[in-house]
Amino acid sequence: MSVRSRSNNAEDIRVVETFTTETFTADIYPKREPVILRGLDIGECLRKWTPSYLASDGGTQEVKVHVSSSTQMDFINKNFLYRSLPFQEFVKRAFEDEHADYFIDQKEKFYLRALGHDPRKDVADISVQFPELAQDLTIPQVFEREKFFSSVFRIASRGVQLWTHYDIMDNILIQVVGRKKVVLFHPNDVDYLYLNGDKSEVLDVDNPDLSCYPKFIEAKQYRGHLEPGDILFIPALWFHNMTYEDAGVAVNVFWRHLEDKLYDTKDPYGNHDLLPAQRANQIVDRAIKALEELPEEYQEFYAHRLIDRIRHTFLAKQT
Ligand SMILES: O=C(O)CCC(=O)C(=O)O
Ligand SMILES: [Fe+2]
Repeated sequence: MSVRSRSNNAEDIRVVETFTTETFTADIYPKREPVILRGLDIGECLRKWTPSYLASDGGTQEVKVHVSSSTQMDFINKNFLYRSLPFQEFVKRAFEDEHADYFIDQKEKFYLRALGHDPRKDVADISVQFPELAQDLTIPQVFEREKFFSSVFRIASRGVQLWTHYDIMDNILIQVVGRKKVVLFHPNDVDYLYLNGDKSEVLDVDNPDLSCYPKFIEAKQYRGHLEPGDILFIPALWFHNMTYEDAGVAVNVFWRHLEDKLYDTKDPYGNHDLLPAQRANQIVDRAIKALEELPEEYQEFYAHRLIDRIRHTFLAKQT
């Protein structure tokens, strides 16, 4: 197993400026690595989506947003509140650095991940929830239409850093307003990321606390900057961490690239593990219960043997 040193532990995400659907399908997509697609036509939104236009065209519907006094929102320790605001009021606040009306303090930060009308059942789809604004956005055809799953508005205040997480679907993140710093990690670096569910405990990827997270240094960072108009292809399972260098607006589009039967149908966010992975997890729960019936020295012995079987079957390629 190669242990990576700090010096070769970061790489720039490839930027592709001469995009055609054919090259995407033939050369880019099969590699399953992130790329930044630059210079594509994403529609009128690039010119039109000023805060005041968004506020007037996005309407008065209520949106549920994250509010925090910290730029580094922490999903595990929940250092934010959920609050509802009319969309136009939310946009106004997301684009100002100091607020006259506030929930926590004058400099609080906002983050919106748009939801479906009924968040328990409906997926987010900007053409349904924000039909006027959706007309301004052209989603590049990098996947077959029937594979479409959801399109999600992402709007945040300047400085917000979104926790590192993975999603289970292929995804394009279309950056419309503001610049964004993106740091991605390969799925096979999962052991270095200190996961809690689908999220990493390491919030500050630039200055990680290595006394708590010593293995984080082994995780290779794929780094990039998105400008308005850029599209980041995030293959399923690639971890991503986003920092809003400016107040920003993006739309990401998830699609199902695998057989339908693998996906959990009760998953409006599109982030439940694939059904066989869920089943495997439940079986591990049962295996742990079974091992607990043994005396301690046997528990440890059989734990090693089970881990070894799994390692041999699936991880032999990496060692
Ligand atoms: O840019 C963001 O706010 C987060 C994007 C994200 O997590 C995604 O596209 O899956
Ligand atoms: Fe994501």
